[in-house]
Amino acid sequence: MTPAARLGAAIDILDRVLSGAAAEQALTSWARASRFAGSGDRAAIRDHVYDALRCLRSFTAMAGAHTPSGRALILGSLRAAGQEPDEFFTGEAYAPLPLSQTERNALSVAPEAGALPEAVALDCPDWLMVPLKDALGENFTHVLQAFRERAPVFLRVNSARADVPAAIEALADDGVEAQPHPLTQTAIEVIGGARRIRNSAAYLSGLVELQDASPQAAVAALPLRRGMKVLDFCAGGGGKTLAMAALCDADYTAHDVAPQRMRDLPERARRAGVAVSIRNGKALIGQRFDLVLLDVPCSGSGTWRRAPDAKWTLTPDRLSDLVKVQAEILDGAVDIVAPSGAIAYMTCSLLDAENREQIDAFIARNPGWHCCAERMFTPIDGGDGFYSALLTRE
Ligand SMILES: C[S@@+](CC[C@H](N)C(=O)[O-])C[C@H]1O[C@@H](n2cnc3c(N)ncnc32)[C@H](O)[C@@H]1O
Repeated sequence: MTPAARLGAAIDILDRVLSGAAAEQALTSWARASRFAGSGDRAAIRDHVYDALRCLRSFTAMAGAHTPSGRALILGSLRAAGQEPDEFFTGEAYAPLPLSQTERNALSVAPEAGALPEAVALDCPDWLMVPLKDALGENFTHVLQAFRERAPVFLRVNSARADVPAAIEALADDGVEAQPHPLTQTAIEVIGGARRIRNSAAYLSGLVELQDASPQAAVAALPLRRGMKVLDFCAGGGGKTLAMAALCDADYTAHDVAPQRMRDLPERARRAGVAVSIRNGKALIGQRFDLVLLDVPCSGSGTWRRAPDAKWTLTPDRLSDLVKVQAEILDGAVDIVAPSGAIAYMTCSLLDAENREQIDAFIARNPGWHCCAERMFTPIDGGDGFYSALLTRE
């Protein structure tokens, strides 16, 4: 496909996303219906789509449009990159159709990047400006700028099976270039050949797992002790369970309200060479754990580089529903943690409502509990936005 035809495909896919399709789903269904596209085409189109979704407000404004559309986003992206739209919008060989007079008029009066209002320039929904400024303080602009860029790819070295130099060497054998990352000892950043990871022997044999650096650092800070009973209550695919199990030989149980989310966990644990028991809710009755990890459902506002559509679909109502569920999960954990045990609460959000305020409200509802450690990671640290708090009884 030509560069212009790739832009044409990105426009179609963006229009589907703007009509309500999830970005991943829209990309997959386009690829299935477009067998002529090679892997390089699919990767380039994917980059166009995600770049446009990260910068939805600014690109729309730079096209002079009032509402986003696939064409406006790609026109705005070309303008932001200093490229001439007429070179690509030719209508030839699957390229986007030439610009209409209306589009030309809109472009001619569209503001320069430097003249955009703050929320537009930072690609932030208006209603989230104040909550994010409150949470991020002086880092607000820097973090919001970071959310407009692609995320680095991180791997977690499975320390139960390999050390960092051995994992980096094994990846290099399959053309994946990686380097240690300072955020935590298990994290390596992929700096070349990221598309080869899933077929590499290091990945297939469980030496490395795909996991962002921030949750790795949060897991590394947990008070894990050999032989203790650990429950990952919102285990999902089991990323945190496996990260803990690689660090410490303890007794791990995984649970999720939607057990089908854990379906790959036994195979992933086998590949990683660690043991994990999977239990449903009834099996937890009467049990007590030394550490209960709550990696709760959240807005995902720390992961907007990877899942930018979430930035635009989050609403105040959805956020308040999430806050309620998080509070219920926290309160429920009190009954399954041992008297001298701890609750580790984690979100991939940067919003105080899901983080600090949630913990303060828990402590106010549950006298005797206190927060003994808390950390918020932002993309300035290298990984995604992530929050972690450790709660113990006095
Ligand atoms: C952030 S995801 C977990 C990701 C996972 N820990 C990982 O590292 O791959 C949140 C999980 O919480 C689960 N969940 C939602 N409500 C729950 C509840 N009331 N009790 C337990 N799990 C719940 C969801 O099904 C989802 O899998």
